[in-house]
Order: sequence, then structure tokens, then C-alpha cells
Amino acid sequence: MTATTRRPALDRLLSPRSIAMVGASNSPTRIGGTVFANLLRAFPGDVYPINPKDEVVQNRPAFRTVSELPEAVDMAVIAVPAPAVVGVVAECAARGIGGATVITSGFAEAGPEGRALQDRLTEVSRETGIRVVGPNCIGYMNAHEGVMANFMMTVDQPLPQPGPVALVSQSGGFGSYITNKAVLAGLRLGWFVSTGNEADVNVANVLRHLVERPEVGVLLSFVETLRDPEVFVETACRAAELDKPLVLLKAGRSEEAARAAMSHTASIVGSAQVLDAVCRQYGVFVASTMEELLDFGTIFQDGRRARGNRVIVMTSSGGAGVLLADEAGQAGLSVPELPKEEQTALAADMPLPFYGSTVNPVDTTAQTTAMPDAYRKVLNRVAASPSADMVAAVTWAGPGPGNDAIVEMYQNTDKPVAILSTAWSEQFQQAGVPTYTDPRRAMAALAALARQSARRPLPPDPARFTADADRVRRVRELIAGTGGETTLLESTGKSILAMYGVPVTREELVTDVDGAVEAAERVGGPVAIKVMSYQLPHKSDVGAIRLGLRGPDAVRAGYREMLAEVARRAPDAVVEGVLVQQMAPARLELTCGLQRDPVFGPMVALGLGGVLVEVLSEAVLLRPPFDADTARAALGELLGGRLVTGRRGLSEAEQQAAAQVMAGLGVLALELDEVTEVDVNPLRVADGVVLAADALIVVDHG
Ligand SMILES: CC(=O)SCCNC(=O)CCNC(=O)[C@H](O)C(C)(C)COP(=O)(O)OP(=O)(O)OC[C@H]1O[C@@H](n2cnc3c(N)ncnc32)[C@H](O)[C@@H]1OP(=O)(O)O
Repeated sequence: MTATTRRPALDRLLSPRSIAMVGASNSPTRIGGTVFANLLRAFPGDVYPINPKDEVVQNRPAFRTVSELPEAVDMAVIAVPAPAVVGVVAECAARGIGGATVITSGFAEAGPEGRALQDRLTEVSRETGIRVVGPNCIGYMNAHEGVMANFMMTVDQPLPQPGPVALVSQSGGFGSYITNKAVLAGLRLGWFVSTGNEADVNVANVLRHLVERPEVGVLLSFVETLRDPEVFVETACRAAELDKPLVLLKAGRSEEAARAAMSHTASIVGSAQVLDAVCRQYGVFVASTMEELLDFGTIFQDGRRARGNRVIVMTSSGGAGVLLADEAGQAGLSVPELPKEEQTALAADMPLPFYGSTVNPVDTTAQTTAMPDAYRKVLNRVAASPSADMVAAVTWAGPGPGNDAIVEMYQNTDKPVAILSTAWSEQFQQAGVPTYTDPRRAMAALAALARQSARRPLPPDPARFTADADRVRRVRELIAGTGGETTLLESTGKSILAMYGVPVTREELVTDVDGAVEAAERVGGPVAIKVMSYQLPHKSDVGAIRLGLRGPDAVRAGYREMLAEVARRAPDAVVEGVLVQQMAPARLELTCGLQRDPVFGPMVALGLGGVLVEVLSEAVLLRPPFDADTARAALGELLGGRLVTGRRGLSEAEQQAAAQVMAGLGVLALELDEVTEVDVNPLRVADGVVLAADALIVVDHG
């Protein structure tokens, strides 16, 4: 075994030291001709063409088959017709090749026959250990090591300058777009990997690989579906740990788009809302447009961080300054007034007409172009101001002293800078100055940077979670006692919730009227009584509930009336007992639940009262494991923060208690796979206490 074959297969695939291309062609118009020409452009190692007909391909001696190669290369690019691909990949594996990049289309995206071919490809990869990027991809670019294994660029296009930005995308077409746009946006793209149909390697695998690479500082990704959510979450945790921003642009958010994605890269699309929540929880940025994905890459690529969210706006145009200040506010940044002594110093640097301003935005007015030295001083003073964490500056001018001054200011400060410019500027691009043509985009980028800079505690590592075996055994005994019913009685559900620290109403299950009267006395105060029957999950529909009964006579009468009504309206219902329950006070009603997402698994939601499904858009969603502190911070985001602020919002104690309920459901979700759904509704809040007043648990007995 050589040193090269001992490297992990994914390393060999993405950082090859030698390459072969199957389907390399002499014809410059064929894909096999373009990819091979690109491979020859910058790669320092050996590149072997494989072609059954031609002895020489693009001036390189060709081999007829993979088996004839003089060495076990690290990676093979494959661009032969679809029916030949599986055989070629198997031959590569047999020859000791570490990975294959399969460009060819005609797999799962092309119907059942293609699907079968792709399944075979996956099998070959699993059986032999060869790693496969694609099929149906545009290839990849690793500019740091000169690997241009793609046809997204032609040989007459300049090679990208290797930079810290890595982009991983299922869609290959996006690669062409991004490489062209990257040049215009000043994005220094060092890596682009298109994963196509993902027969083996998927977006999450590549991100996980790249996050560890020292030359990668920013990870951008464009996905239609996340096939490996666990790896994605692990990558997000690692990216947070290494302070490398991870930005996701997700296609397929609507049903219409989901259908298109299915036929495009054969994806199954998960819930967009859950994905957004997971991203928020793990510190992943969600870009809403392609432009935003690039904008975030542009602001992050110089590696600067902000100490806070205060931005100083420098402008020579009053209107642009106001727009920038507006957008800063919208994006959650502050534009603080500069202290008097700083304003005096600025005015001394550049005497301003009465319509100028030193307050912030600092408006140096149209005279700026005529006073380049003064402008330079002002810019540098502003950037050095202790009142500024970030600088936004406007330039309407083309190349000249004004823009020179901006570049100088950028180079003199380590604070993040965003420039609002009328047009693309080669000067700014070469100096790496983040440049935007729209105030909103500039401020959204700075706001993202401020968020990345405010380091949060890392979410708990899912691998470290340990279940409480004794509790699990006790819960399973309770579930077994239901005789195979899938929706548990409220009384059973509450007993289970109590074991997870969820505060529940005081209550007792009784089987006769005298028992109810005695239980009501022990529970104390006015009580609710509810019929427990597996046939009646919706009790109020058939009168199986009475509320606010005070004293023995009311309990006795209520009990009899209720059972008579149920016997009349639901004669087939088997009554298991009657639950006598404390009336929980409520200033506010919340709802808390657990659902299992097909992609991300358990998700705990908390929102305002009502039916959980209906309020999900007003709910916070967390993926277990998470602790009560995380839940509490998430509650702070609900209703734009209004749930935890103001007189009618949750008090400190209530926030803590609600967070504990979420954390409890999170632990339950991890300990009990068979619980498919929990709905605590309402969760009543009053006087510093939260109480589960009703609960529905659904189990899958397997
Ligand atoms: C844009 C996006 O969204 S992502 C991109 C997704 N991918 C694509 O769009 C690719 C679509 N095209 C395909 O899939 C095609 O099948 C291709 C490009 C892989 C091959 O198409 P063609 O070039 O027409 O196939 P062709 O039969 O000519 O074979 C290509 C070359 O491989 C050679 N070849 C064929 N079979 C083999 C084999 N088993 N071993 C070695 N060489 C072979 C051929 O001789 C030919 O070379 P030549 O030009 O010297 O004759």
C-alpha cells in the first residue's frame, strides 16, 4: 500500500495527487473534452486520459481502460454514457482508485431505469469503499490544489484566485452562475463542489469535510434536500466551534418547488419551517436569495468580527445615509449618535456646511470629492471611533482619491466595513473591500456578521445524551398497560409528563361518584371532571367534561349529568374512569408539543394557546437535545420578543417554567422513540406557575 492509498477516500477524492479521466475527449465541444482541458490547466500532479479509440488525448498518451493505468490514481472523473458508468466505477475501485466524480446524467432524475442504475452505483460505492461525487453533477473545483474537475468554466475564462470561501451545491448549474457572479461580487471562492444526485457523497458530507480544512473560512451551501441531517447538525456545531460561518440557501420550500426538485436531483424535501428552526438553533445563516448567499460570503470572507452591533454610517449623500440608517434599524443594528467630543474632532478634520452632519450618519456632503485629504482623515477617525463596531460608507464616485481613501481606511482598521457603491469596482475587489449596490443588502450582511460575532454557547452534543433507564422502564410499563391503544388517556399522559418534570394539574382518577367527591376534596378548590375513554379523545364534543365544580353537591350533580350525557351522545364509548382535576388558573394559555419531522426527527414546539398545528408559525421549535437555557433564549424570540416583555408577558419564573416544559419534552423525545406525538394544550400560565391542563400522547407500538 502506498502513502497515497492510505489517505481517507474522501480526501483522495477532493484533494487528489493524481487524476484519471474516463471519457476524456479530443473534441473541445464535448463535455469530456472541456473537463479534460480544465483538468490540465492548474493541476500539478499526473493526469491520465482514458479513451478506447484515441491513443493521444489533448497531447497526453491515453489508456484504453482504467485497469491499464500505470498507478492507482486518487480520483477519476467519469463522463461516459450512463449505462457504462457503474462498470467503470467498479473498475476504478478494483484498480485502487479512491474516488470518482461522475458527471454523467441519466440516473435517478430520469425515471425508474435511471433510478436502478443509481442504486447500483450506490451499492458499488458501499461495497468497495470508493467514494462518489455525483452522478448528474458539474464536477468540482478545488482552487487551492489546482483541481478543476468540472465543465462549469471554459479554458478561456481566467482561473479563480483561491480564497477562503467554499460553496457546496447539489445543483451543478448553480456552479456556473456562482463562478461568474463570484468574480463580480469580489467573492474569493476557493472551493466549489456540486454533488448532483448524491448517490454517495452529499452536501452535508462535503461541508463536514471542508469545515476542517484550514484554508476554508466560510461555508456556503445551496441544497434542495438535506439527505444527512445528523451530519449537517454536526457540521453546524463544528463550524460554530471553529467560528466559521455556515450559510444555507434552501430551494424547494414550496410544494411546487418540491415537485420540481424531485425531478431535478431526485430529492425528498423536508419542512422548510423545521429547517429554518434547526438552522437558527445551531447558528446557521439562512439566505433567502442567491444574492444574499453571495452577500454573506462577501462580508465573511475577510474574517473580521464585530465587538457589538453599532454601525457608523459615512456618506456624502444625505438620502443614502438615511436609507442606510433605516436599513440598519430594520436589520437590528444600532446607529448611535457620536459623542460630542468625537463630533468636534470630525468637524475640525473637515469643516462642514450647515446641511452636513457629524452626528451619525456622518454626512460630509457633496463637497467631499473636492477635499480628499480631509475626507481621508474623517474616514479614518470614524473607523477608529470607540463608538463604532462596524463602518458603512457610501461612494458614488468612480476611481479616484475618494475611493483610494476608502481602501486606505479599510486597510487601517480591523473593524468590519461595508461599502455602498453605485457599481462594481475593480479597486475595491482587489483590495477585498466588501461592496454592495443596495443599502438593505449592505446592512443585512453587517447584521449577519454581528450575529456571527456574538458568540453563543455551543448546543449540547447529541452523542453525549444518556437516557434514564429506570424512568424509561416505568414509562414503558404504563404504555404497555394501555392494551395497545395509540392515543393515551389524558391521565396516563400526564403521569408520563410528570416524570419528565412537566408541572401538571393535581388530579385523581376515580370510578364512582363517591370517589369523585372525596378526590375533589383532596385536590382542593373548584375542580374539573373529565370522562376518560379511549374512544373520546375530543371530550368537549360529546359533553365528557365539566368545569369549575365547587363543593360536594356540585361534583355529585356534575358527575351524574356528565355520564348521562356521554351515554346518550356516545353510547359505544367505554368509560375507563373519571379524572377529577384542579382548575388551573390562566392569565395566558400556551401550547407545547413534540412532533417528529421526517428529516430532522424530534422537534419540540412552544407557542401561544390553540391547536398546535395552527399556531406552528407562531411557535419556537427546538431540536433535542437542548437545555432549559436554550429554550428560554428561544422563548425570547417568540412574537418578536413580546411574549417575554411587557406587563402581560411571561414573568421570569414563568419563562423558566415554560423552558423547563420544553426541555422535559426534549428529553422524553430522545428517551422514548415510540412516542410519535405529544400535545400539551393548554399549558396554563398564571402567578409564576405553568401547569399542563390537558395532554395528548400518541405512541407507536411498533
Ligand atoms: C448542468 C447541471 O445542472 S449539472 C451537470 C450534469 N451533467 C450533465 O449535464 C452531463 C450530461 N451529459 C451526459 O451525461 C453524457 O452522457 C456524457 C457527457 C457523460 C457523455 O456524452 P457523449 O460525450 O455524447 O458520450 P460519448 O459516447 O461520445 O462518450 C464520451 C467519450 O468517452 C469515450 N467513452 C465512451 N465509453 C467509454 C468507456 N467505457 N471508457 C472510456 N471511454 C469511453 C468515448 O469514446 C468518447 O470519447 P470521444 O469523444 O473521443 O469519442
